[in-house]
Amino acid sequence: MTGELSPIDKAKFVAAKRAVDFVEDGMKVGLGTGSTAAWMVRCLGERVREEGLRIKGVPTSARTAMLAREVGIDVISLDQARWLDVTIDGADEFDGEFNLIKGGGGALLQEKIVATASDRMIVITDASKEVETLGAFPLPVEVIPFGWQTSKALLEELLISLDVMGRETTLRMNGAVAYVTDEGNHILDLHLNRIGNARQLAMALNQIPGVVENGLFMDICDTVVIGYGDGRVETRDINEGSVQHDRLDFVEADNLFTDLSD
Ligand SMILES: O=C(CO)[C@H](O)[C@H](O)COP(=O)(O)O
Repeated sequence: MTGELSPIDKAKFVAAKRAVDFVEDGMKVGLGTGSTAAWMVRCLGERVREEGLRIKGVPTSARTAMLAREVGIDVISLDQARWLDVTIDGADEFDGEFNLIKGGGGALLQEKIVATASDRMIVITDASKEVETLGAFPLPVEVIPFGWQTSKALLEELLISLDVMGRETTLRMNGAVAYVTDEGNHILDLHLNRIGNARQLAMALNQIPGVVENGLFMDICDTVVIGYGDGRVETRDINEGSVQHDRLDFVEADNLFTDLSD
C-alpha cells in the first residue's frame, strides 16, 4: 500500500510520525486540521491503541474530531481541557522565525485558539512550505456573514493604506456557494504575494468590524518538523535553537493507510 504514497504524502507521514514522539502519557493534545494533521491523528491513534497511551485530544475542526474518534483518541472540548500541553498542526507557509500562514483548510479560528492555549505548538510540514517572506499563499481572513461585503471593502482599504503589494481579495467558495466554516463564518482570501510587515498586518486585520480572525500565526509556533519524501526528517526548535535530523521508514504507514482524505 505504501507504494501508492506520493512523495508529498511520504513527507507528511514522516513529519507526523516524528512529531507524535513528543506526546507523552497523560497529555492534553491539540489536534490540527488538514491532510498533514490527519496523518498525525492516525499516528497518534496508533500509539493509543498499541502502547495504551492515555491522552485527551482537543480537535480543531469537526472533521478532525471525527477522525480522532475513529482512530481511538479520547476527544474533549477546549473548555473541558482549558489548557493543553502541546498542539500539533500543519501550516500553509512558515518563515525563518516560525511565523505561519494557516487556514488553507478553513479551520484557522479554532486552530489559532487551540494553539494559543498550548504550552507548545509543533508544526508538521513538507519542505515546500518554507518561505523567506510570508504571503505567496493567499492569506485567509475569517469574517462573519453579516455585511461581509462591507468587511471586504474595509479590508481592501486597509491593504491600500498599508501599501501591501497585492490587494485582490476573494470570497472562498464551496462550489457555487460561499464556503462556511465550522463557526458559521465565511473566508476572504487575500492575494498579497509578499507580506512586508506581517505583525502589523495581523493586528490591523483584526481591528476591522466583521473580521473574526486572520491566518497569520505570529510567535505561536515553537517547533517545526519538516518531512521529506525519502524519509528524512528535520526538527527545528526556536526556543532551544536546535536542529535535529532523523530518518524514518514508511512501513508503519501501511497500518494507517486506510483513507487519505481528511
Ligand atoms: O491551516 C490549515 C487548515 O486550516 C492546514 O494546517 C493547512 O492548510 C495545511 O494543510 P495540509 O496539511 O493539508 O497541507
